[in-house]
Amino acid sequence: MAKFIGLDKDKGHAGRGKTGILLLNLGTPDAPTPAAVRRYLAEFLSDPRVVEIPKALWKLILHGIILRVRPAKSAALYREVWTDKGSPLMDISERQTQALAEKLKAEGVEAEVALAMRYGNPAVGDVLKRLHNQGVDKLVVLPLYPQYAGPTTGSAFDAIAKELTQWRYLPSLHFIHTYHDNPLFIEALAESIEADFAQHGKPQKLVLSYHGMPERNLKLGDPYYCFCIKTSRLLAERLGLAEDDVISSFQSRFGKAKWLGPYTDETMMALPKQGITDVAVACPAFSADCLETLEEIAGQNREFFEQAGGKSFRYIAALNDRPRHIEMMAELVRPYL
Ligand SMILES: C=CC1=C(C)c2cc3[nH]c(cc4nc(cc5[nH]c(cc1n2)c(C)c5CCC(=O)O)C(CCC(=O)O)=C4C)c(C)c3C=C
Ligand SMILES: [Fe+2]
Ligand SMILES: [Fe+2]
Repeated sequence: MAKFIGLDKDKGHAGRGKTGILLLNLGTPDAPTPAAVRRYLAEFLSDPRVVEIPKALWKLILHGIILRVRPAKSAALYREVWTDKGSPLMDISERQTQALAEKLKAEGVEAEVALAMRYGNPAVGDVLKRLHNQGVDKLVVLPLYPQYAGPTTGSAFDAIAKELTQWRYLPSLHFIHTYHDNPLFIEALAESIEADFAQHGKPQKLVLSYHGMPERNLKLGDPYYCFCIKTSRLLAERLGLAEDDVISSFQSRFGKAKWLGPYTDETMMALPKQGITDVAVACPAFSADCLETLEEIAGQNREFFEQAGGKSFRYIAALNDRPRHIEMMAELVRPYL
C-alpha cells in the first residue's frame, strides 16, 4: 500500500479546485447512555491538549477511576437535555452548517460546507477525506470556539494535522484561530442580550459565564483567559453597560486543580447574599447550546441561585443558528474564498 493518500488515479485533476469550509466543534456522545458517554469521554480525556498531566499517571486515573464512575453520572445529565433530535450540540451544529451553506449559496459563493466533530462523529479524518473526494483543493477551517484555547482550538488543529500528514496532495489551508473580538461576533451577542433585556427588563447583573480551564494553562501561556475578558469588555461597551453591571465567571470545573475564577457556581450562591436577586446569564464561549449551558447553567446554576435567595434567573441562549451568527461565520471565511 502507498504511504500517502493521493489523487484518484481514474479522475486525475478533473472536477477539482473546489473550496471547502469545515466547521468544527467539540463533539458529543452518540447516545445518552453510559456506554456511549464512556466512548466519548475516553477519546476526549485521552487528548494531551485537554489533560496535561504525565501520560502514564493519567492513564491509570482515567481508566482506573474516571471512566468507571463518570459515564453513568454524565449519561444521566445528558438524558436531561437530549431531545427527539438527539444531542443539542449535534442538532444545532447541523443547523448551523446548513444555514451557512444556504447563505453562501444565496450570495453566489460555490463552496462545500461541512461539519466535523473533534471527538466522536462525524470524525475529522472522515470528513476531510470526503471533501478531498469531492474535489476540494482549498480548505478553510473554522473551529466554532470564539476564544482560542489550547484544549479546544489547538486540539482541533492537531486533528486536522494528524489526518493531513497522511496525504500526498495537500489542500491550501486556512485555519481561523480565534474570533473573540470580531465586531460581528460582539454584535451578535449584543443583539441576543438586548432582545432579552427588551422582553424582561435590564437585570441587576449580567453574568457572562465562560467554560473554565486549569489556571496553570494561563500561566503556561494560553491566551484563553485574556480573550474571554476582552469579549466581556467589548460586549459591555457595545451594550453601554458599566463595568460594575457585568460579571465574568468560569464554569465546568473538572478535577481537583485550581481553575480559572471566579467560579460560576460560587458566584451564583454568593450574589443573593449581596442583594443581587435578578440576573441574566449568557455563555459567550459556547457557539451552540450543549450540556454545559442547558444543564449546568440553565439547570444547576439556576437552582444554586434560587436556593441562595435569588428571585429571577434568565439564561440567554447561545448564538446557535441566529441569522447574525451565521452572517458572522460567512464574514470570517469570506477573505479566504
Ligand atoms: C478536562 C478538562 C477540560 C477542559 C480543559 C475543557 C475545556 C473546554 N471545553 C469547552 C467546551 C465544551 N466542553 C464540553 C463538555 C466537557 N468538557 C469537559 C472537560 C474539559 N473541557 C468534560 C469532561 C466534558 C463532558 C461533559 C461531562 O462529562 O461533564 C462541552 C459540551 C459537550 C456536549 O456534549 O454537550 C463543550 C461545548 C471549551 C470551550 C473549553 C475551553 C477552555
Ligand atoms: Fe469542556
Ligand atoms: Fe459540566
